[in-house]
Amino acid sequence: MGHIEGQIYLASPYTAAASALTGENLWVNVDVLMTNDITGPGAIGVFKREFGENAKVRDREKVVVIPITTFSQLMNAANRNVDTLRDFKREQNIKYFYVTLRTSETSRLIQITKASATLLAQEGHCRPGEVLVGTDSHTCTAGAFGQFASGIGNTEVPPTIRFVLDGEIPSYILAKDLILQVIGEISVAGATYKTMEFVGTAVEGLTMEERMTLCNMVIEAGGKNGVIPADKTTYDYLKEKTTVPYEPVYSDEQARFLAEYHFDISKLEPLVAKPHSPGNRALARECKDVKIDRVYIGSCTGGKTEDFMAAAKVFLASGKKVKVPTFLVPATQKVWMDLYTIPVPESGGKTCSQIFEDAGCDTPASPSCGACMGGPRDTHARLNEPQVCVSTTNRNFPGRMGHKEGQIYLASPYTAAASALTGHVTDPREFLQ
Ligand SMILES: CC(C)[C@H](C(=O)O)[C@@H](O)C(=O)O
Repeated sequence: MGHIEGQIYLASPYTAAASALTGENLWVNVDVLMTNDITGPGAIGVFKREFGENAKVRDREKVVVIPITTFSQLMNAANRNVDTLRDFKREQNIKYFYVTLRTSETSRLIQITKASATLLAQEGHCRPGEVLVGTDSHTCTAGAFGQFASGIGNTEVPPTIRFVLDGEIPSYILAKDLILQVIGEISVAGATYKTMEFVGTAVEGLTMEERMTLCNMVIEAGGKNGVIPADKTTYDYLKEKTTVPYEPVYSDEQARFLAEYHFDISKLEPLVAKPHSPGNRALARECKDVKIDRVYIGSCTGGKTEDFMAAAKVFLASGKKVKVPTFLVPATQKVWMDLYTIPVPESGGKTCSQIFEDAGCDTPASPSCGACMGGPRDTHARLNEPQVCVSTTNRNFPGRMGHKEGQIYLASPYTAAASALTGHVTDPREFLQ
């Protein structure tokens, strides 16, 4: 990362050059480069090896460094990765380094981390028409802004598959259901190395956070990136986030698509992805006999403010208590604060945290990527036993959240909350009308 002239970066016909043909190699200016504490130290090593110990990043304002893992008492190596990032930040005078410190119960200083894909949007680094590369496969989340955003490493213009999602979105359906529907349709390899473009009236009606959920999981279909054309919803969101000028780009009349899929979203039912693949789609109601041990609401996919608001809505509507431990891991510090400050609509002024407490959920944890990726054994809410978990995260491969015999059902925050209330995989229509 850093020295962009050393490599050929991806561009899409969407963002880089209207005349580009799929399969062509292009040189493009990268607008934002992001790295984290899992893959960053390796990338920094390559940077130094290839460009020399004293090499400088080309533009200190374009590099964004985001530690994402929770502090571990058990694995010092994991904590040291953040030190490597901090050294690099100091040495290169990097402008954007998102870590805050707090004192733990044992009086040690620990780092407050966050899910990088969510933080990028929150801090205004996702802008239409720009190119973002990151050392995190879920960098693709930023496609929600009409940005070409991809995990780094490939060199050609990918062909585009277009997904037309039309129809009124039912009140019990969330963007997570939409992307599970798409991946279930095309499989986890269905968009390998392709751009996935989402259009249609259902997409136009989504909030920015919901658009982020849709683009976030294109990587689970093998996609190189996902993209949603920027519109008024995008511009309104960006008004408060950035003063950097941007120029949106759109597929034009000449754009050619490898394939086009159409879905009538008004008929969609709440979905899950059963173990052990995000493509293992099933109707939530078909899994009602699956007994579960816990629920996890968190990650860049399902740990945003609106995800928690959605879960709170289900708890509020039911007036019941959860039957299984229900863990809450906000994606960022701002999300964590929102849980304690923003009133949930039609709740008489209650915040999410109050509703979660009334429902008997676990207290919201410090923000991070948390147990979405398993992590060291002391990671909050990690599956340390072969348990069954309904989760708002993105991957349910064996061992993904810790124990290799754990079973993960990927679901929307509505379905996750409904399942917490019954102790079984549950269609949220049981509580929402
Ligand atoms: C944190 C990052 C290195 C990782 C990835 O790139 O796959 C993440 O996005 C994931 O979900 O596993």
